[in-house]
Amino acid sequence: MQVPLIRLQCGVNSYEWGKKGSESAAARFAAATPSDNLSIQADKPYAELWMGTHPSNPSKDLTTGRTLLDLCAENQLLLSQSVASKYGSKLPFLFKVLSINKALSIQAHPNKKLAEQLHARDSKNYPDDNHKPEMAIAITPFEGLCGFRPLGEIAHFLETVKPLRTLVGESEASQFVQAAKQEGGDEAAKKKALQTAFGGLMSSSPEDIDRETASLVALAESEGADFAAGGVSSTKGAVLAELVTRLNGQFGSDIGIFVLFFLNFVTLQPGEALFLVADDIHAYVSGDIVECMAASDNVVRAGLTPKFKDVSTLVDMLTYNYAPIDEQKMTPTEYPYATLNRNAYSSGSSVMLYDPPIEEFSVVRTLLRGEGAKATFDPLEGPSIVICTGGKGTIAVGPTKQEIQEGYVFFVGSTAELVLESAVGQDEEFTTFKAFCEI
Ligand SMILES: NNC(=O)[C@@H](O)[C@H](O)[C@H](O)COP(=O)(O)O
Ligand SMILES: [Zn+2]
Repeated sequence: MQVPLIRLQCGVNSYEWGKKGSESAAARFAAATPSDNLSIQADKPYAELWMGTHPSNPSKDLTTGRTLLDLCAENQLLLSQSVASKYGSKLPFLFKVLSINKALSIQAHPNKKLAEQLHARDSKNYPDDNHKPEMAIAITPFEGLCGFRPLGEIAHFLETVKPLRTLVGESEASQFVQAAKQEGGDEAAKKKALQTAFGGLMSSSPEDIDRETASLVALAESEGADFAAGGVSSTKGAVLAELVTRLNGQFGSDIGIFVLFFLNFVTLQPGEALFLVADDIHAYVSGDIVECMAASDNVVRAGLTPKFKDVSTLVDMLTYNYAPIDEQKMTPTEYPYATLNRNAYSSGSSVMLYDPPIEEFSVVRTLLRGEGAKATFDPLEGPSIVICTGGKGTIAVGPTKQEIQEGYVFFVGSTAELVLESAVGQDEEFTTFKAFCEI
């Protein structure tokens, strides 16, 4: 049986935080494939390119116009028997490109049990009964808020940023600082103190938020590098002052600006990645990323957004784990199931695996430098989606070979032997990302 290589036409979601017009990688990539209902408007935000079978925006076979969801339902072998019997006739993952012009919501994604409860209670705001662990890989330099800071850093801000302490509440703040400074001590008590302080902040009244936002922005603008007593080693005062004024410029008075002092501020260079388990609090701030997640669109939001917010659910659901940002970053490893040809080796090409500790997906980034660089992948017992994010070349499965260039997306059925070959100049790069599930 001929294993299919299907060119996909993928939809793009226009959330308010997306980059506008052709500045958006999501828009450019979507527009690379002929479509009768997509014309990029210069002043419209294009946030997310969706690649997969999620019913909210299912990708289509470019040739027939049929959805990938239908094709997988008709022929489970596209997914492999093992994947289909565990996850049903759909992809276990949702693959995206995000192009971020302004901050996403302060958010977390419910674990499986909570997702089922939220979906049963409110399927409009929680469309899936599935968890949504997610991984982000930077395509351009990226900024994000991700996971709670080490407690000592939060204590520092509660002692040096008066508007923050006012919103948290004096007793919650002093209890937290005392717990944070205790050497060793009871982990559960520390997490409880963190939840109490964070809950105090998130329950602030709109009037208090307005008043304290004005004070915070005035301090940030007047103190600059001395803001927050110069900040902490992971986030200096000048960086915090700039972020406060930037987020205020984007959202006006918003509780999310104060959450900045509770969450790690992380920057990723292209190729760097972070992984978020379910119930991890985060908010992406800027940059273009490839994102892969379990098949779900459940987002619990609490700030920095015009969308539906569910603050009490967010405060209750978080794990209150805290750690330095390096523990959230993911380190890619060389992918052992691909063979590079001589051109690829000599030009420093690479095939890197991003493999989070969950079953639904992994991602491989293939970077082929120069003419004729080639990577041959061992067959996978599972489905893949491949997107080209830069350069051009060819993609082949058995005797079927197609052109591929920036923005092109392909579905590769199970047990395919995939070959990628570069067609760029000597010092140029042909870059692809492949999301796959193999169990
Ligand atoms: N962290 N990234 C994600 O979870 C994306 O996959 C989500 O689709 C976006 O976060 C959605 O963000 P808004 O709800 O529009 O603020
Ligand atoms: Zn998220």
